[in-house]
Amino acid sequence: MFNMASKIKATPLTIVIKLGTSSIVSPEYPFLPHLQLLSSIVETVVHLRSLGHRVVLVSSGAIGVGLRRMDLRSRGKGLSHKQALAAIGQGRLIALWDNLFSQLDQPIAQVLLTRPDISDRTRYLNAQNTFSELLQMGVVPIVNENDTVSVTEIKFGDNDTLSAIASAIVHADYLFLLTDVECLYTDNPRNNPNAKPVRVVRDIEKVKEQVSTSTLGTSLGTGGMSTKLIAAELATAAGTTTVIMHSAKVNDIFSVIQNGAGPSRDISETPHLEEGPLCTRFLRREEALKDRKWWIAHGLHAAGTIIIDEGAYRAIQRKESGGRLLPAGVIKVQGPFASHQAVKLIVRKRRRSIHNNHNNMDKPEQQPNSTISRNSIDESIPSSPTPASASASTSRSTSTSNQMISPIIKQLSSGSGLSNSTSIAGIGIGPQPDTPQLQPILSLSSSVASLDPLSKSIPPSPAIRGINEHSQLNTTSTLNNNKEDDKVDSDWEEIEIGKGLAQYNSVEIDRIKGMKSSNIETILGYSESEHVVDSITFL
Ligand SMILES: N[C@@H](CCC(=O)OP(=O)(O)O)C(=O)O
Repeated sequence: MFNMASKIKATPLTIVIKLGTSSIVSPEYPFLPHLQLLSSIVETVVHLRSLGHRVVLVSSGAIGVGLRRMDLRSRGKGLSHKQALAAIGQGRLIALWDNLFSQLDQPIAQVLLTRPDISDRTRYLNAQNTFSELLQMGVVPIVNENDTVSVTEIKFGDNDTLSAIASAIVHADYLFLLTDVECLYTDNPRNNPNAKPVRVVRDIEKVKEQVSTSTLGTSLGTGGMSTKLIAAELATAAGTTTVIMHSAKVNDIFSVIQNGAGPSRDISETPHLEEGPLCTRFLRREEALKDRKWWIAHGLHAAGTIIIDEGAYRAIQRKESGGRLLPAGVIKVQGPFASHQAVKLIVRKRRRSIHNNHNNMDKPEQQPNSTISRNSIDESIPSSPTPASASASTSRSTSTSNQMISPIIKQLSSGSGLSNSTSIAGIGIGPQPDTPQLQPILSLSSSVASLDPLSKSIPPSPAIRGINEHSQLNTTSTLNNNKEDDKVDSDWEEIEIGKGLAQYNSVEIDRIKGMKSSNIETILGYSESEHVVDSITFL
C-alpha cells in the first residue's frame, strides 16, 4: 500500500472520505463491525496525513452500533427509537474510531451536525472555523449527523449529502464516497452482465438519464447510488472532485489523487482519467460557486418566494445589476419571511416566449455560477437512449415549467426521494429507501426568533409583528390574497430561477412590489436598500 503512496508529489490536498453504514457494520444481526476494513481506512487516512494532506472522515454507523449494543435485530419504525439507538451507538462508534486511530497516534475529533447548523449563516461559519482549526492542528474530524436531535423535517437524511456539505465547508479538493460497489454502472451489474462502468462524469444531468441508480446499499443505510449523485452534484458545484469507490479498495485513493486534477492542476491537463483504478470520478466544476453563493444555493433553505416578471429576470442576469433585484420587477410575494432570509426567485413568463426562447432560458445571458454543467458527458456512456430514458425525456418535455430547475435541486426542495431515478434506469428493483426532506420548512417562529444571523439590527417594525401574527395562521400562505392574481392561466408559466437574500421582510416587499425604489422610504417609513433581493444565485 505504501509504495504507491510514496510516489505521490505531496501537494497538500483537503480530502473528505465518507463511509456508509454498510462499510462500518455487517448488514445482518449481530451487526459485527468490519474491523479489517476500518483498520485499512485508518491506515490510509494516517498515511494521507503523513503526506501533508488534510483529511475529514464522514462516518455513518451510529444506529448500527447502537443495535449491536442493545442486542436488537432491527432499527424499528419509530423516529425516537432510532434517535435513541443513534445516541447509544454514536459514543461507541467514536470510541471505536479513537481506539483504532490512537494505535497510530492520530488524534481525532467528533463533529455532529444538523441541518439548521448549515441553514444558519453564523452557525455555518462557526462550523467552518472549527473544521479549519482542527485541520490546522493535524486532527482528523469524524463527522456524523446529530441524529438524536434531527427530526424528520430537518434531517440531512443520508450521509452522502452530509459529506457533500462537509466538503463545501472545508473547501475539499476530493470527496471519496466509499461504498459496496466499485463505481456507477450504466445498468445494475448484478442483473445485467452488459452493464458498463462509468469512469468519468463531466455532466451529472446527462449521466442521470443514462445510468442505473438502483441502490446497492444494505438494509441499514439510507443512501444508495441516487444519493451519491446528489452528493456529487452538490460537491462538484462547490469545486470538489467526487469519487465513488469500493470501500475495500480504499488504497486506490492514492492513485486517484496522483492522476487527478488538484488545486494547481487544471482538469484539461489530466487527459488520462479513464485509466487507473476502477471508480467513478465526477469532475469538479471549473467555475465553482464561491463559498457564500454555494451556501445560499444549497446550504440555506428558502423561507419564502418572490415572483418576478420577465423584464426583471432579464435585468438581474445583467452584470450591471450586481445580482440584485429592484422592487419594480416583483409581481407577488409568498411568505412569511424576515429580512435577510433566503427566498426562492420565480419568473412568471408567457408560455409562448418560453418555447421561443427555450435556449435562452437554458443559458441565461449571464449566469457564471449556474449549478448545471453543460459540458458533454463521458464518452464511455452509450449515446442511444434506453426506452426508459426516452420516456424520461418525454415526460420532461411535457413539463416545461420545470425545465430550469435541476432535478437534483427539485429533489432537495421536495424531499420526494429518488424513485424517479430508478424508473429512468428502467430496472426492476424494489423502491429506493426514502430520502427524508432535505430542505426543511422551519417554523417562522424559529426564523424570526433569531431574525436570521445576517440581519443587521433593525428596529422591530409593525411589519415584523405583522408577519409573526401571520405565521400563526399559515406559514406558507400567499400574502396577496387576490385569487385572480394567484391564478396562472394556461398562457403563463412560473419557473424557479434561483435564490437570493431578501433585503426587507415579506410584508414590506409585498407593499413595495411594482414600485420604484425612490418610493420605498415613503411607503415603509425607512429605506434600508433600494433593492429587495441581494446576492442572487441562479440554479
Ligand atoms: N446518521 C446515521 C446514518 C445515516 C445513514 O444511514 O447513512 P448511510 O449509511 O451513509 O446511508 C447513523 O450514523 O446511523
